[in-house]
Amino acid sequence: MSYGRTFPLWRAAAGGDWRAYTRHPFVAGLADGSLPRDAFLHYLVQDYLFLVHFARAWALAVTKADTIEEMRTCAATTQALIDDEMRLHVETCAAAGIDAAVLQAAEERPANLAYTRYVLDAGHAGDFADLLAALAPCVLGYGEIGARLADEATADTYRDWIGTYGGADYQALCAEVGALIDGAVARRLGPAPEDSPRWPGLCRRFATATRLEIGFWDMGLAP
Ligand SMILES: Cc1ncc(CO)c(N)n1
Repeated sequence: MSYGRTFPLWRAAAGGDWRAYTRHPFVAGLADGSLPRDAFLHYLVQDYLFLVHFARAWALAVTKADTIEEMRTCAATTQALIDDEMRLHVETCAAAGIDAAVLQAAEERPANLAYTRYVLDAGHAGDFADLLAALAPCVLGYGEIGARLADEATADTYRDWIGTYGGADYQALCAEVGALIDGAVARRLGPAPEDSPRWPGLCRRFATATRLEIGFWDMGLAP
């Protein structure tokens, strides 16, 4: 799974942290069904709150975009988060007796707070490329995990989660975001982005967000 040409370069620059994120014990527990249900529901409530702020960050990207095409992809991603991805959270939680009001009133864990506000700040302090570098590990990491688990999962306990991220709609979104990143980086850093003085900073943003993803899974295992 590559999702464009920039993503594999950023992923490689994140080194072992990428593997620690995408092969986290929480992910292994989704794949073989061994993840305790209370940990999963706790994670899902936190992830609902995460997605609220994540959608805000994609909406910020609309305001940071330079072209109509960039705006369109960011607006479509914001909508997909709110209308498609969050459905998994709302419906799974409702089936477990956690209604929308409880979801919305839940308190954010520090690991959650740190991650979403880091992404938002990347957008506020930086430009469109900075924001995309901070958003990329979330969108594309879950795409990579979902695609792998759709192939490898040995239990169907968490099939709804795996189906959401491994499914055609989410995978198409990842391809679109990968292309958005390639275009945005070429437009702002030039035809050889790796040689731009901005490149290390973007790699750093991606790597920081990757570490925050590891922290999010860790948080998920501690209901
Ligand atoms: C923590 C986290 N990262 C990425 C995604 C994918 O959108 C998600 N739902 N939650």
